[in-house]
Amino acid sequence: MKMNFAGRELDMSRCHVMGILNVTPDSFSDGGQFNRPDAALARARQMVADGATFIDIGGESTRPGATPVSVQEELDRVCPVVEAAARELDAVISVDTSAPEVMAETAKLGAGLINDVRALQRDGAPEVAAQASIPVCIMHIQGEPDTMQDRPEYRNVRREVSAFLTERMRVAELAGIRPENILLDPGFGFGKSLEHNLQLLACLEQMHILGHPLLVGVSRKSMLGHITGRDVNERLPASVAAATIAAMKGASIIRVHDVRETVDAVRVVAAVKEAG
Ligand SMILES: Nc1nc2ncc(COP(=O)(O)OP(=O)(O)O)nc2c(=O)[nH]1
Repeated sequence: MKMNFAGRELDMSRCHVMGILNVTPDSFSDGGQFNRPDAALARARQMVADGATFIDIGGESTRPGATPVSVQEELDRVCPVVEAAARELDAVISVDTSAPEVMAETAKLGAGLINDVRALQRDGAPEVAAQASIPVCIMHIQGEPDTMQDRPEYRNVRREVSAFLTERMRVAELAGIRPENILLDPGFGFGKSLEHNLQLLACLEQMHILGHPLLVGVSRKSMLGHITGRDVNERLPASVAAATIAAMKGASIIRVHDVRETVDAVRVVAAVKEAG
């Protein structure tokens, strides 16, 4: 299955690595490291050199308890980096935002993917994303980042996540977003307990029934800390293990902080699948 990201056509039957570039002061694992444009661009260059096909630029931390960011602040953070990265890098520039104004502006600056952890739920977001005419990743979230981890509950997490994504796809298509421009993401850690996250990863291959490429983001997340007891910056082995599982279960994009290691794991999975 091919997808066109602002002129760059990619085979989504392959697994691609998305490098995380948080231009924020407070992201849960790398906040403050890349929130100057020169440092951000250097990091993006390195991730592309390490094999990333996508660079996901975000100006707002979505971890529980993060300080909300004004639209203007988000624009000030991401636009210079998106513009420079889109101009210089041989990669698809994705923008991690829920703000329609940021979607519109960054699409004009060359972004090739809108990555919205709030599944286009902000007023105007579906229409603006349709107007941008670039693919959109619609992610499941239960509640809002500030309170989503207080007491997440599901009767059947896979069924309820699938139903939410199906409803958000309906809204997206009604707004004019073409079905071939939609990617889906179960939203690991966004209103889920450890058990919920594990069930979603265990049954990830069943989500292909929704008919769209899957994006998976588990890198360095607390689910891995709960399993291993490792601190946030000691979770590389666990992150690579989880990325490998997602790749084996058919994820099309894996969103990670540690690109080089994940690219190697994805290459091994691809080689084994090829031989099978
Ligand atoms: N599609 C998608 N986007 C995401 N954006 C942010 C985070 C949270 O991780 P990170 O960006 O490292 O942290 P923060 O939100 O604190 O910046 N996770 C996802 C995810 O799982 N899927």
